[in-house]
Amino acid sequence: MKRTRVKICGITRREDAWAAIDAGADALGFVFYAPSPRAVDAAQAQAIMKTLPPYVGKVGLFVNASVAEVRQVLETTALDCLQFHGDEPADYCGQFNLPYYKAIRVKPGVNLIQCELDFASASALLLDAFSEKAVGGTGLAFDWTLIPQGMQKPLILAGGLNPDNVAQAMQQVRPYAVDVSGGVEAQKGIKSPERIAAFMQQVMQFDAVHNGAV
Ligand SMILES: O=C(O)c1ccccc1N[C@@H]1O[C@H](COP(=O)(O)O)[C@@H](O)[C@H]1O
Repeated sequence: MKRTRVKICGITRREDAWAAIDAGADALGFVFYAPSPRAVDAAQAQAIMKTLPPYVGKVGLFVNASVAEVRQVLETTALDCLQFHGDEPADYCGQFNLPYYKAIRVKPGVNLIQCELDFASASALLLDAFSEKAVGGTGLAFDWTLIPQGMQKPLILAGGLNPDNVAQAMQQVRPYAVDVSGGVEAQKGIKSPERIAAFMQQVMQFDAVHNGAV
Protein backbone atom coordinates (compact mmCIF):
# COMPACT_ATOMS: atom_id res chain seq x y z
CA MET A 1 0.00 0.00 0.00
CA LYS A 2 1.42 3.36 -0.99
CA ARG A 3 0.10 6.88 -0.89
CA THR A 4 1.57 9.43 -3.28
CA ARG A 5 2.34 12.67 -1.49
CA VAL A 6 1.23 16.01 -2.91
CA LYS A 7 2.76 19.43 -2.57
CA ILE A 8 0.82 22.47 -3.72
CA CYS A 9 3.41 25.11 -4.56
CA GLY A 10 3.25 28.86 -4.94
CA ILE A 11 1.00 29.62 -1.98
CA THR A 12 0.46 33.36 -1.61
CA ARG A 13 -2.78 33.50 0.38
CA ARG A 14 -4.15 31.94 3.56
CA GLU A 15 -7.33 30.77 1.83
CA ASP A 16 -5.29 28.96 -0.83
CA ALA A 17 -3.26 27.21 1.86
CA TRP A 18 -6.46 26.05 3.51
CA ALA A 19 -8.01 24.94 0.23
CA ALA A 20 -4.97 22.69 -0.25
CA ILE A 21 -5.12 21.36 3.30
CA ASP A 22 -8.84 20.72 3.17
CA ALA A 23 -8.38 18.82 -0.09
CA GLY A 24 -5.73 16.60 1.55
CA ALA A 25 -2.41 18.06 0.40
CA ASP A 26 0.65 16.96 2.36
CA ALA A 27 2.79 20.05 1.87
CA LEU A 28 2.65 23.67 0.79
CA GLY A 29 5.36 25.50 -1.12
CA PHE A 30 6.37 29.12 -0.58
CA VAL A 31 8.36 30.78 -3.35
CA PHE A 32 11.14 33.07 -2.09
CA TYR A 33 12.19 34.18 -5.55
CA ALA A 34 11.24 37.73 -6.39
CA PRO A 35 10.84 37.37 -10.19
CA SER A 36 8.10 34.78 -9.71
CA PRO A 37 4.46 35.90 -9.85
CA ARG A 38 4.05 33.62 -6.80
CA ALA A 39 6.79 35.24 -4.75
CA VAL A 40 6.25 35.93 -1.08
CA ASP A 41 8.58 37.46 1.45
CA ALA A 42 9.34 35.95 4.82
CA ALA A 43 6.77 38.04 6.68
CA GLN A 44 3.99 37.17 4.22
CA ALA A 45 4.86 33.48 4.37
CA GLN A 46 4.97 33.41 8.15
CA ALA A 47 1.59 35.21 8.36
CA ILE A 48 0.14 32.29 6.40
CA MET A 49 2.15 29.58 8.17
CA LYS A 50 1.08 30.59 11.64
CA THR A 51 -2.55 29.83 10.71
CA LEU A 52 -1.72 26.27 9.65
CA PRO A 53 -2.47 23.11 11.62
CA PRO A 54 0.19 20.51 12.50
CA TYR A 55 1.27 17.79 10.09
CA VAL A 56 1.38 20.03 7.03
CA GLY A 57 4.79 20.33 5.39
CA LYS A 58 6.05 23.86 4.78
CA VAL A 59 8.60 24.00 1.98
CA GLY A 60 10.67 27.06 1.09
CA LEU A 61 11.61 27.36 -2.57
CA PHE A 62 14.77 29.29 -3.43
CA VAL A 63 16.57 29.99 -6.70
CA ASN A 64 20.27 30.82 -6.43
CA ALA A 65 19.66 32.81 -3.26
CA SER A 66 22.54 33.99 -1.12
CA VAL A 67 23.19 32.13 2.11
CA ALA A 68 22.19 35.28 4.01
CA GLU A 69 18.82 35.43 2.20
CA VAL A 70 18.00 31.84 3.06
CA ARG A 71 19.07 32.33 6.67
CA GLN A 72 16.96 35.47 6.97
CA VAL A 73 13.87 33.55 5.77
CA LEU A 74 14.66 30.68 8.16
CA GLU A 75 14.88 33.07 11.10
CA THR A 76 11.38 34.40 10.42
CA THR A 77 9.43 31.38 9.23
CA ALA A 78 8.52 27.87 10.32
CA LEU A 79 9.81 26.10 7.21
CA ASP A 80 10.58 22.42 7.62
CA CYS A 81 12.09 21.63 4.23
CA LEU A 82 14.00 23.48 1.50
CA GLN A 83 13.63 23.20 -2.28
CA PHE A 84 16.55 24.52 -4.31
CA HIS A 85 15.47 25.23 -7.86
CA GLY A 86 18.53 26.89 -9.35
CA ASP A 87 22.16 25.93 -9.88
CA GLU A 88 23.00 25.41 -6.23
CA PRO A 89 25.68 22.78 -5.51
CA ALA A 90 25.17 20.11 -2.86
CA ASP A 91 27.45 21.65 -0.24
CA TYR A 92 25.46 24.89 -0.44
CA CYS A 93 22.12 23.05 -0.21
CA GLY A 94 23.16 20.97 2.79
CA GLN A 95 24.33 23.77 5.08
CA PHE A 96 21.01 24.92 6.54
CA ASN A 97 20.26 22.12 9.03
CA LEU A 98 16.99 21.28 7.31
CA PRO A 99 16.10 18.48 4.91
CA TYR A 100 16.38 19.67 1.36
CA TYR A 101 15.68 18.45 -2.10
CA LYS A 102 17.17 19.61 -5.35
CA ALA A 103 15.19 20.45 -8.47
CA ILE A 104 16.67 19.06 -11.67
CA ARG A 105 15.38 20.62 -14.87
CA VAL A 106 15.14 17.67 -17.19
CA LYS A 107 16.08 17.77 -20.85
CA PRO A 108 17.56 15.20 -23.22
CA GLY A 109 21.07 14.26 -22.16
CA VAL A 110 20.65 14.98 -18.46
CA ASN A 111 22.23 12.23 -16.35
CA LEU A 112 19.81 11.72 -13.48
CA ILE A 113 21.82 8.85 -12.03
CA GLN A 114 24.79 11.24 -11.74
CA CYS A 115 22.48 13.85 -10.15
CA GLU A 116 21.63 11.32 -7.45
CA LEU A 117 25.33 10.91 -6.72
CA ASP A 118 26.00 14.65 -6.85
CA PHE A 119 23.15 15.32 -4.40
CA ALA A 120 23.68 12.36 -2.10
CA SER A 121 22.77 14.58 0.87
CA ALA A 122 19.37 15.46 -0.60
CA SER A 123 16.30 13.75 0.82
CA ALA A 124 14.77 13.58 -2.67
CA LEU A 125 15.14 14.88 -6.20
CA LEU A 126 12.44 17.02 -7.79
CA LEU A 127 12.20 16.63 -11.55
CA ASP A 128 10.88 19.62 -13.47
CA ALA A 129 10.81 20.65 -17.12
CA PHE A 130 13.77 22.53 -18.57
CA SER A 131 12.98 25.83 -20.24
CA GLU A 132 15.27 28.52 -21.65
CA LYS A 133 12.72 31.12 -20.58
CA ALA A 134 12.26 30.47 -16.86
CA VAL A 135 13.76 28.36 -14.10
CA GLY A 136 10.47 26.91 -12.91
CA GLY A 137 6.76 27.35 -12.58
CA THR A 138 6.61 27.19 -16.35
CA GLY A 139 3.53 24.99 -16.66
CA LEU A 140 5.53 22.80 -19.02
CA ALA A 141 5.72 19.04 -18.74
CA PHE A 142 8.83 17.14 -19.82
CA ASP A 143 9.32 13.80 -21.48
CA TRP A 144 8.85 11.39 -18.58
CA THR A 145 10.57 8.62 -20.52
CA LEU A 146 13.86 10.47 -19.83
CA ILE A 147 13.66 9.23 -16.22
CA PRO A 148 15.77 6.07 -15.95
CA GLN A 149 14.55 2.97 -14.16
CA GLY A 150 16.08 2.15 -10.81
CA MET A 151 16.66 5.58 -9.34
CA GLN A 152 17.30 5.28 -5.62
CA LYS A 153 16.09 8.54 -4.17
CA PRO A 154 12.43 9.46 -3.72
CA LEU A 155 11.32 11.32 -6.84
CA ILE A 156 9.06 14.33 -6.72
CA LEU A 157 7.52 14.79 -10.14
CA ALA A 158 6.78 18.37 -11.19
CA GLY A 159 6.32 20.39 -14.35
CA GLY A 160 3.06 21.10 -16.04
CA LEU A 161 0.98 18.75 -13.92
CA ASN A 162 -2.74 19.40 -13.72
CA PRO A 163 -5.95 17.48 -12.96
CA ASP A 164 -6.05 16.16 -16.54
CA ASN A 165 -2.56 14.65 -16.73
CA VAL A 166 -1.51 13.79 -13.18
CA ALA A 167 -2.91 10.23 -13.26
CA GLN A 168 -1.08 9.50 -16.50
CA ALA A 169 2.11 10.94 -15.00
CA MET A 170 1.73 8.76 -11.91
CA GLN A 171 1.11 5.71 -14.05
CA GLN A 172 4.29 6.28 -16.01
CA VAL A 173 6.68 7.51 -13.32
CA ARG A 174 5.30 6.11 -10.05
CA PRO A 175 6.81 9.03 -8.11
CA TYR A 176 7.06 9.40 -4.35
CA ALA A 177 5.25 12.73 -4.66
CA VAL A 178 3.79 15.11 -7.19
CA ASP A 179 4.24 18.87 -7.09
CA VAL A 180 1.94 21.34 -8.81
CA SER A 181 1.70 25.08 -9.08
CA GLY A 182 0.26 26.57 -12.28
CA GLY A 183 -2.01 23.60 -12.95
CA VAL A 184 -4.17 24.39 -9.92
CA GLU A 185 -4.31 28.16 -10.36
CA ALA A 186 -7.25 30.37 -11.29
CA GLN A 187 -4.73 33.02 -12.33
CA LYS A 188 -1.01 33.48 -11.74
CA GLY A 189 -0.39 33.42 -8.00
CA ILE A 190 -4.01 32.69 -7.08
CA LYS A 191 -5.10 29.10 -6.55
CA SER A 192 -8.41 27.59 -7.61
CA PRO A 193 -10.00 25.51 -4.82
CA GLU A 194 -11.88 23.55 -7.49
CA ARG A 195 -8.72 22.71 -9.43
CA ILE A 196 -6.88 21.78 -6.22
CA ALA A 197 -9.76 19.46 -5.26
CA ALA A 198 -9.84 17.95 -8.76
CA PHE A 199 -6.08 17.38 -8.67
CA MET A 200 -6.23 15.72 -5.26
CA GLN A 201 -9.14 13.58 -6.39
CA GLN A 202 -7.13 12.30 -9.34
CA VAL A 203 -4.14 11.46 -7.13
CA MET A 204 -6.25 9.70 -4.52
CA GLN A 205 -8.20 7.78 -7.12
CA PHE A 206 -5.00 6.61 -8.78
CA ASP A 207 -3.60 5.47 -5.44
CA ALA A 208 -6.81 3.67 -4.55
CA VAL A 209 -6.81 1.72 -7.83
CA HIS A 210 -3.10 1.14 -8.39
CA ASN A 211 -1.38 1.45 -5.03
CA GLY A 212 -3.93 -0.17 -2.73
CA ALA A 213 -4.40 3.00 -0.70
CA VAL A 214 -7.74 3.43 1.02
O1 LIG B 1 6.31 28.67 -9.15
C1 LIG B 1 7.18 29.44 -9.57
O2 LIG B 1 6.91 30.57 -9.96
C2 LIG B 1 8.60 28.98 -9.60
C3 LIG B 1 9.57 29.92 -9.86
C4 LIG B 1 10.89 29.53 -9.90
C5 LIG B 1 11.25 28.23 -9.68
C6 LIG B 1 10.28 27.27 -9.44
C7 LIG B 1 8.95 27.63 -9.40
N1 LIG B 1 7.95 26.71 -9.17
C8 LIG B 1 8.14 25.31 -9.19
O3 LIG B 1 8.17 24.85 -10.52
C9 LIG B 1 7.67 23.53 -10.58
C10 LIG B 1 6.65 23.36 -11.69
O4 LIG B 1 5.66 24.32 -11.63
P1 LIG B 1 4.33 24.17 -12.57
O5 LIG B 1 3.45 23.17 -11.87
O6 LIG B 1 4.79 23.70 -13.91
O7 LIG B 1 3.71 25.52 -12.59
C11 LIG B 1 7.13 23.23 -9.23
O8 LIG B 1 8.10 22.46 -8.56
C12 LIG B 1 7.04 24.52 -8.52
O9 LIG B 1 7.35 24.24 -7.18
